[in-house]
Amino acid sequence: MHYLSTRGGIAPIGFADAVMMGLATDGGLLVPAEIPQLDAATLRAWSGLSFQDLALEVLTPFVGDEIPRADLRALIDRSYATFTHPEVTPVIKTGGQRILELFHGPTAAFKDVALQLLGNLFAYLLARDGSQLNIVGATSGDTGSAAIYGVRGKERIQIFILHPKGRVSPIQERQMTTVLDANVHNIAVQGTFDDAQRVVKSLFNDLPFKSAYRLGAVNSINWARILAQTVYYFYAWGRVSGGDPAQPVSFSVPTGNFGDVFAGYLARRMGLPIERLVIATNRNDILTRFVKTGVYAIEDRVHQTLSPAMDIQLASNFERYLYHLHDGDTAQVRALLGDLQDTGRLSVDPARHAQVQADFSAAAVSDPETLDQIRATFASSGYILCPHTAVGVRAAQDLPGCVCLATAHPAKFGEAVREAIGQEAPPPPSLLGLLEKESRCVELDATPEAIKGHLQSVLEVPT
Ligand SMILES: N[C@@H](CCOP(=O)(O)O)C(=O)O
Repeated sequence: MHYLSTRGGIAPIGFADAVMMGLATDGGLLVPAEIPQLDAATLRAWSGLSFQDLALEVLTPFVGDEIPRADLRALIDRSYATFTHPEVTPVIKTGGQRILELFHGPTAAFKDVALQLLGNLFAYLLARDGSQLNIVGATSGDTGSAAIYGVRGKERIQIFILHPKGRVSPIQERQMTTVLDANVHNIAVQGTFDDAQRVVKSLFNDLPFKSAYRLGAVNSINWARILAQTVYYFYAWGRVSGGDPAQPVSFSVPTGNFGDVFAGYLARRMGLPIERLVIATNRNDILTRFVKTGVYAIEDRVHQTLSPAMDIQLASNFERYLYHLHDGDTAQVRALLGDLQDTGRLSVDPARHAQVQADFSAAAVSDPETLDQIRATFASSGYILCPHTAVGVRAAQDLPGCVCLATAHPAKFGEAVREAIGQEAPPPPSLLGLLEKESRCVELDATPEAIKGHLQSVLEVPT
């Protein structure tokens, strides 16, 4: 399998190089040259597999022969041994809803599914090549700690995570800053997640700096993140449909950076029978507006909501979708991104807008509706939703049988849950005692200069 850039400016590369490159060197996102196609017999056979067996099958065509099958299997086994549920990502039925629980990993959020694997993959590839990696990532709350837990203490890796100061939940903040391993560096920046993500991308786009400091990506700009997240769509479909390819399933996906829902789109493009794929946003509704109007228009600011991990305007994986929507026409992708850069908006033609509406449904859910959904689900079933999951459940209220992705454990968002139901969710052991632990974090401006200066002061001067 080869990988190309959405902007058409790189020669094809293999899987290992794609994982290490993160953002393509022309500023685009890496995409596979072709999407593997599955037939009904394969879907049927995969539907009964364990999560780990399924991950091996889903990943194999994308990895190609770059990692021996036995090694890939060992990486997968090591990555999911850290999950506390034997099924890794179980689907449960509660109050008439189906919930795909993605929060049984070390940091109690769906990001663990991909970042446990990516951490091990980085370590494997670096050991094989005898090289080093300095990860720089941005987080609106969940990616940061999952990435840190994916690589903490690992040789050959340093990790720098930028989070917007005061805009993540107290537990999310402590999950990151209480990890005191020497290779972990937390940075609180003044500004929003979009500001932090902009700085990270600007560091990656400074190619001499990226190469001299061997920068790597853990955000969903890294193709391996998308790929690993695709697995649970297959898993959930198998559990819900009983493996009958004539039984499509709908999914509702709380999303900010468009990575998780893009993974679902990829699964459908591979042949997974997905009926509706619902983009569930909070008040930061640029993606919902795009699905409804065909216009992707940036608002004047990012709103702070009860679902902070989705407080994002510029969804980085949107570019991957634009690429597929325009059948891989990289000139068109570049032209649209130019419009966005120059005017703060881009629009697709009516035929493509019709395709968008065939690919996705979308709904924006307000904070009062989020609280109301947490309350209603608790009242009817005793099940506690995290605010992000509540956004997804609310967005799917007219889709009976829809699988709603539970993106995080409700105990990560104590205040919102208490406001809704008057009590907090019992925390899993991994979240206990965080507020009392020693923590470490530096505060910096959200500028490329400030972050570069910090990296240079921590890392050895490259020779
Ligand atoms: N919601 C994310 C934002 C970063 O998204 P990613 O999927 O690109 O890592 C978070 O919780 O940090």
